Amino acid sequence: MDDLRVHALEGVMLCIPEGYEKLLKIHSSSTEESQVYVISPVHEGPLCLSGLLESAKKKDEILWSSLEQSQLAWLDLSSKLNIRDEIVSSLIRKGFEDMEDILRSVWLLEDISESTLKYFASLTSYYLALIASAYFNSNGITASLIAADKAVRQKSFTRGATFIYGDLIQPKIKVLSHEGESEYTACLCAVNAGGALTFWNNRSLLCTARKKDIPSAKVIERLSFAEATELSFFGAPIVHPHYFIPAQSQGIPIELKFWGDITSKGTIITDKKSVQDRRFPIKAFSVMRDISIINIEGAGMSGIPGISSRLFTALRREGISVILISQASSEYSICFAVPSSQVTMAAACARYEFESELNNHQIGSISAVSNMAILAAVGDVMSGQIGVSGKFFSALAKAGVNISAIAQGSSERNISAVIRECDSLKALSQVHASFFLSAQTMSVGVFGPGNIGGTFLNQIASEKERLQDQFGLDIRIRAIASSSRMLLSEEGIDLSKWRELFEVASQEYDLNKFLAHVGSEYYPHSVLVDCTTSNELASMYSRFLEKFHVITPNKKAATGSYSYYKEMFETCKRTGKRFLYETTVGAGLPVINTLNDLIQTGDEVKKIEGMLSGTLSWLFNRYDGTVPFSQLVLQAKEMGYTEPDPRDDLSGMDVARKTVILAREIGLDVELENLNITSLVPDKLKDASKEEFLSRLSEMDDEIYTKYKEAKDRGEVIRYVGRVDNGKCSVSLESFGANHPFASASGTDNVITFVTSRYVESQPLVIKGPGAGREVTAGGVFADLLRLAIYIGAGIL
Ligand SMILES: NC(=O)C1=CN([C@@H]2O[C@H](COP(=O)(O)OP(=O)(O)OC[C@H]3O[C@@H](n4cnc5c(N)ncnc54)[C@H](O)[C@@H]3O)[C@@H](O)[C@H]2O)C=CC1
Ligand SMILES: N[C@@H](CC=O)C(=O)O
Repeated sequence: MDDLRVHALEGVMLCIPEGYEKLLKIHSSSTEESQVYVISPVHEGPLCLSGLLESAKKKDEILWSSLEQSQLAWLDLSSKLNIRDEIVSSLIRKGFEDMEDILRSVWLLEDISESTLKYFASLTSYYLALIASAYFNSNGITASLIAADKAVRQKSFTRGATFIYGDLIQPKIKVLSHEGESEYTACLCAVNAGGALTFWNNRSLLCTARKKDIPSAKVIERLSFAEATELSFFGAPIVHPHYFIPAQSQGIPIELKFWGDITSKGTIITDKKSVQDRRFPIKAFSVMRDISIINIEGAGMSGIPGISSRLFTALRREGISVILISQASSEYSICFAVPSSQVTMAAACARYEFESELNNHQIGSISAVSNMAILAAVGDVMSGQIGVSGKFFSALAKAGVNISAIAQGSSERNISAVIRECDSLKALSQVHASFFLSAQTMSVGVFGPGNIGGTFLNQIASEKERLQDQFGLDIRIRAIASSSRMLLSEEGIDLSKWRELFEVASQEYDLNKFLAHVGSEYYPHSVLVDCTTSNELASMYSRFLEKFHVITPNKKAATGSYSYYKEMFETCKRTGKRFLYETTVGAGLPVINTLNDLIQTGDEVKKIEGMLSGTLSWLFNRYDGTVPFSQLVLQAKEMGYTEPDPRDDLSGMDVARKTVILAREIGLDVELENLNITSLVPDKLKDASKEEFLSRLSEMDDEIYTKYKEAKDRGEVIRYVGRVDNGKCSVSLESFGANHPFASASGTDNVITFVTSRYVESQPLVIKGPGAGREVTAGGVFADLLRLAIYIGAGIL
């Protein structure tokens, strides 16, 4: 075995001088003493000879000049390789003389016989072998030529190189293409003489998915014959199984290699069932496009023997190739897939076959749907492993891909789903990532690169690579928009310089363009991160959630009308998209998730009470009358604690919004307008522009000082508190004595207490920590993004 390797080559590989140089390299790097090269004929290009026959048959005068050009092309190939052996050129000339005689008779008879066609084809294989052996000899490698019919009977081959040419041996059942012409002969040679096999193809290496679709797809190292059979059917670069049966039956391993990259390690096909790591049960995914499905439905089919047999016999009679069949166990419907080129014929054939059943309504309808694709998962290790199909289908659901039909062989080696062709790319990339064969990719668009949005982008920039390496999560920020400009990038914005890029390469903001870009079909998961305070964007979330996941620290949507709030969640339920808004209350603190955990585990929330404003907390912690309150407000704004318009904080509106969000979280139907809010903003500044308000801030100083002084004189501190108690919401400015937990809050602390059936009044659940600020809030938004990644299947442990 170790002394012989038989290579199957496509003739086209040797039609240019570089092909011979490659072959020499392959030969020199092989370890076996004898290398046998089976060369298939040339079927296209200037060296192809069958066109001459066509011209002769048509009595086209161009034949004679083409014949001359063809001869020159062959001689030219040989001379470009510096082959000085006169015998080569004289054999080529001799072949052309013989051909001329045959062409003259074709001219007269206006007919081309099968054997003439074969002869012309095999002559190309002979010429290539002749040139190759001369080239090898001139490079000091002993090389010889053997015709295929003789070679398959040889028990051994001489050392060095042997080139097999001519009328190559074909399996009894032939596939309608030129594929596999040299492979079958190569198998026979290897079986007879006991050698290893290498099949060279001109298409690609065999990867976990087609590289063009999934650039990060990896080369498959090993494959069983059964897996190879499944994959070849789905268009992978493997010949039809008929062509490797001799090797399979003798257990001879086949190495699959790519001619375009001869040094890359290829794939080994062996007779051993794959025993790969059970964490990776799928070997490869494949997509077959341009498919149509035909559905036959009718109550009258149920329990009637012979329906399927009649259908498939009729289809076979018409030469229609059925790619997939799926039948409900009720026998109420049969669905099958065919190439779209055959759908009209297939539907007509089925209607003809069941004409009487259609007329007497035993069959209700025979309908066809085109523009479909088949997505197949292949792997021996799937067999008997619980949850593989579940994962496959739930991955498709999470990517929003509808499945029209399903087929799984009882060997459990292949699961196939019929899906819309326009979904095929995102479906493939989702399942490929879900089975950890590539990174789980998210297409992300960010609105509002301000305090929070900008910090979020910086945080992603610093963790992106680690997340990709550690968890296979590929976060692509593909769009950033401010209110007037937007920056789009196909592959993902280089976040190390997003600010500069936004400066120099952004374009005018166009929401529809932004959405179309982020929601591009290729990406299975598109996410919008809204870091603005925009009402307009918030009012569109329900629409966004049809197609995008939405993550936001913006409180406007969750505090809009209760009916809109419900509508968003209804949309999520229907579309499988997620709306994540943890940072709308308590910034980066785990408030909403904690509350949800309580509710989902059956606890009853009786009261929520909290200092919910980081800004007000900080202001009242800092204020002691020495520095004017207005100055502290400007500092809070500078530090990124306040809302874009600090009146939202000072008016109590921000606390009111958070209170409403918490109340709705526990199921209360409350509206923001119904809350009584105590505002710190003087009436005269309520309606001023933001700029004017900021310039007149000092006008609120006296009133604040009075409030502060009154509280201080009582030995108390001022706090702004939101409450949900007994089904009612309220917000108020209050003062608390030194022993109250609210009094001990420092900095931007939020303090939120939950009284529940489990956490009683005397010992409530308390969450405390910074409730405002760029880093903590952006971190919370980032955490929501990772929660979403886990939901869609990223392997974050
Ligand atoms: N600052 C904090 O500590 C916290 C803030 N939040 C929320 O985060 C959000 C952002 O706050 P900041 O970053 O402080 O505000 P910011 O004013 O610094 O940034 C907002 C950004 O949004 C942009 N923008 C406004 N309208 C837009 C639109 N229609 N389309 C695209 N971009 C638009 C602005 O140009 C600006 O770049 C607010 O909703 C706020 O309530 C939530 C929790 C804590
Ligand atoms: N401005 C807000 C920010 C968080 O929501 C606050 O101060 O709490």
